[in-house]
Amino acid sequence: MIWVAVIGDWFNLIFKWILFGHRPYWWVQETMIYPNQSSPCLEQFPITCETGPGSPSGHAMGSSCVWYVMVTAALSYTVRWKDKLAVTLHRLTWSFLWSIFWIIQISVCISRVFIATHFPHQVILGVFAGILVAEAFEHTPAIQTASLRMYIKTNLFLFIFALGFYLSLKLLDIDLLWSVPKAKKWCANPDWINIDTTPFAGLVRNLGALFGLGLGINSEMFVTSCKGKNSCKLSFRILCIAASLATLQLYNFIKIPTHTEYLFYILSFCKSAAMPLTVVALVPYCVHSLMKTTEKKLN
Ligand SMILES: O=P(O)(O)OC[C@H]1O[C@@H](O)[C@H](O)[C@@H](O)[C@@H]1O
Repeated sequence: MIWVAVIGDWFNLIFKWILFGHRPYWWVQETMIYPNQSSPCLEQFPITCETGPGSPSGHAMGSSCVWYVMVTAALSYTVRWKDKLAVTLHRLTWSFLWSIFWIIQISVCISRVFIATHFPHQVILGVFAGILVAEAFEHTPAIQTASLRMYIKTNLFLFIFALGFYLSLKLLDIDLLWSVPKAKKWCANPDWINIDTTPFAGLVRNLGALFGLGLGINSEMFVTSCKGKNSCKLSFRILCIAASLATLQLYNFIKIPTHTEYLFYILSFCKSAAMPLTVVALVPYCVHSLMKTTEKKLN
């Protein structure tokens, strides 16, 4: 799921850079199609002022690719059921899960359009692009066994390609960060401009998440805990889920200073790397050690 989210978001950045899509909240102010200053007044909200280009929608793309992975993964269990009742149950689950999938996607799309941050075609494009990325990964089983080297190579590729693309176009006098001044100019409240939403902030977050995942999955802590004998126990899994959710909430309290841009990027990378590392390696290892100690005491 993290692979799909990261690569999906990276493609979203590249598509945004290629498509040069405007966002409604600034477009209505600049377009010449409304005569005599009769442009409609679009209400803005604290989350309206996204600073990147608008097409395709990153939220729609992220949501559709991640949910697509979850739904297809869940359905791959029920498809193994063979008797007649099980087939009916599979069909019911199929309809239920895909209905949920589409309700979520439509809600995300409507909300992005409602807050004036996207045009309808941008969110629709986002949903289908996300499904495409997720479907491509269904046919890439190699990610399941990727080594740390592979994670680092992928990270370097994603970073060098995006930076190279940005710099090459800059040499041609095309500024891919053209949307940031527009956002700053037309956002109703300067406090709503968030550095988190700039194209490079997203890139750094994604690189951090993939690196943290690679580090976690290839660590001794992961092998000992998630590949050990406890890993199949329901109690181990439930404890891991609960502890991970609690720890992730704590990460939300860490606010990264935004006054120095480079420091922001470095800290943002570290925070994004720490999150999957915690969930994949640290938490399971702690739970595993705790269970081992308790078992010893009971014996
Ligand atoms: O394109 P949307 O739906 O406004 O989404 C923007 C978001 O898109 C994501 O892809 C980026 O990682 C975020 O940094 C950004 O805020």
